[in-house]
Amino acid sequence: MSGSGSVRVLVDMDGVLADFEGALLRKYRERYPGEPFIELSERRGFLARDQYRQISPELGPKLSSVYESPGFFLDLKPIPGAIEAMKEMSNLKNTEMFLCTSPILQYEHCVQEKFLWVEKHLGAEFVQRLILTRDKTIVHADLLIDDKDSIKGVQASPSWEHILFTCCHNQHLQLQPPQRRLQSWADDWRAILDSKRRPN
Ligand SMILES: Cc1cn([C@H]2C[C@H](O)[C@@H](COP(=O)(O)O)O2)c(=O)[nH]c1=O
Ligand SMILES: [Mg+2]
Repeated sequence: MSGSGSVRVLVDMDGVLADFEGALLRKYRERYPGEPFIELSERRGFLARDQYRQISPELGPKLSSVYESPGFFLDLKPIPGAIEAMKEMSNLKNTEMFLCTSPILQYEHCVQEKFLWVEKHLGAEFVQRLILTRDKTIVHADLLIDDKDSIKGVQASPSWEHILFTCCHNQHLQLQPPQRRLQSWADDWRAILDSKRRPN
């Protein structure tokens, strides 16, 4: 992997740097004020669309219409502490940090807006660190910080250790040791990075 003492970290965007779930609920309720909705404290499972479909099949497409709309991804608010953590992480010695995110399949607005979001909140130099992929298992790194509880792809044994970033949809999950969580950006992410550094 990275050289001795060095660590390479992949950081997810939606649910880790950008508040996808908060914006989705707020904009869904604005667009469909009469429809049932799920409080963030009641969210279960990575895909919000699947949980809404279980209430009623027509709610799935209504929910998707929200995050497929122009401006949705660009307008996402940063998760508290995320921007400061990324700037600090990118300045750490012996640390390679990349943003690694999966665009939705209706990519028309999402892909461009993810680049714009990074430039707007982190600055143009971070755009060079942005990796868009539907399969994170083929990206080589020591760590992947991601809110998705199960990350699968063609590589059955990815090189990275997945650190589960706490988000409304995964907060009730009991992790099996040695799986690790980062509760928020106020949690000790520096110690997690240090745990992967090999001695010089
Ligand atoms: C249907 C649905 C889609 N998403 C989207 C949001 C993101 O663009 C990707 C997840 O990307 P990540 O790199 O794994 O954060 O999927 C979602 O999060 N929830 C949904 O219900
Ligand atoms: Mg995510």
